[in-house]
Amino acid sequence: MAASVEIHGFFQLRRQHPPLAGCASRRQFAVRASSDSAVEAPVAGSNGAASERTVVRLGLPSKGRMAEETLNLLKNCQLTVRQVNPRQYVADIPQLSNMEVWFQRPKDIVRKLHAGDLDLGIVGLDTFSEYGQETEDLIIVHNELKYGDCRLSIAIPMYGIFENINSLQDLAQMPHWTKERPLRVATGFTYLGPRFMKEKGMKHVSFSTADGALEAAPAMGISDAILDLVSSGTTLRENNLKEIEGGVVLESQAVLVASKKSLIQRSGVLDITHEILERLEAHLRAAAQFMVTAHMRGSNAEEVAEKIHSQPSLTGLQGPTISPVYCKRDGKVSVDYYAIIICVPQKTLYKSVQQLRSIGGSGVLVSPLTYIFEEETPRWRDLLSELGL
Ligand SMILES: Nc1ncnc2c1ncn2[C@@H]1O[C@H](COP(=O)(O)OP(=O)(O)OP(=O)(O)O)[C@@H](O)[C@H]1O
Ligand SMILES: O=P(O)(O)OC[C@H]1O[C@H](OP(=O)(O)OP(=O)(O)O)[C@H](O)[C@@H]1O
Ligand SMILES: [Mg+2]
Repeated sequence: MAASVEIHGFFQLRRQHPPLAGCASRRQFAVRASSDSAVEAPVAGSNGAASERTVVRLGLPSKGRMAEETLNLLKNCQLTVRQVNPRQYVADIPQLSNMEVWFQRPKDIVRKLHAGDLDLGIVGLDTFSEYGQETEDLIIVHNELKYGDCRLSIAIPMYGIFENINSLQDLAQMPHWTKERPLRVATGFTYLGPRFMKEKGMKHVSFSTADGALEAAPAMGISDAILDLVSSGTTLRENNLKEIEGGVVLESQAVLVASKKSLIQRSGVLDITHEILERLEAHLRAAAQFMVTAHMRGSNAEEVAEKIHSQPSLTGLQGPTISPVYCKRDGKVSVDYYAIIICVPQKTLYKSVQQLRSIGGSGVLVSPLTYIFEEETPRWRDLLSELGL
């Protein structure tokens, strides 16, 4: 039988920050009063005017958990967003002329890219996938900006009929769900949710939409399960909910996205995208590496290179740079030591230092790296080929 996946009536759940007096935690939704913090962004333009526009537009999250980290990332790429007044929706980046920054809600960034009112944007992959709905025109330019990590995941109560249910398969096989009484899932992801359930062959599922504080829905009897973003899992735990095996719909993090039409047709968009991409790649690559310098004894540079290459954690990005150290002894200049420079992943720093010592390295200096520029960024090549350029 075909899966019956339906979107049912609407309900709105609202919550407020910070918690009310007497609330154990801001993540427990059952004891909250209602409020709403949604800010409607102004309409940035219209489709009709889009073709006349000559300035390039980048959409950034106006509020919420991604706003600050997005500005920090750009700052670390030497792209400072200059906002005259924090309540203004438009700003600029002095290093990128002919570009405006528009602060918008993440979902509006995706919608406005689609409408042609923005050319580029930074949002979570979850928002892009939900509101972009696999639109042909929208494209991911950088797929891992290394923040905003979370997953879109199904969660069910830990108690009652779900006590021994631990996987999507268990959930599907429960005899409770029928055409008349489907599994009710509350979610803000009403495109990705039904699509996932259909793909998994889940029968008898219905969806209802909600806007925040989803975790309260099962306890209120409004839904059986929820589909929401999870990061640390604290909100789920504090509301007696659990994730299930096979229930992750999407792994998400911040991404740089663009409209293909803008990239191809609007003058200046491709050049600005190239520059932003280069800066992002150079910074993100560097952020994961340390530069290590050390001294090593040896009779020639090749011998030192052999020793370094014999160690798995010392190969660096392209192999070591080795320079002779000229020492003066008894009035004579000679080379007994070599200075070596390598880049090592931050994760394996200590292992690398141990390996350096084991082959006679001394005076090990470790410094952070700011940028690593490659000859050409692989993502730029991928972008051009996807655009057919
Ligand atoms: N718990 C989390 N941990 C890490 N990243 C998260 C988490 N929740 C959301 N995100 C990421 O941050 C993005 C923005 O989330 P945020 O809650 O700020 O906005 P929103 O809920 O989409 O906005 P709005 O409530 O105005 O519609 C999400 O699309 C997701 O990519
Ligand atoms: O697994 P955790 O680390 O506990 O995070 C999960 C929570 O984070 C998100 O909400 P957010 O705090 O962004 O609030 P919102 O619903 O107002 O967007 C998400 O909707 C969950 O409720
Ligand atoms: Mg949120």
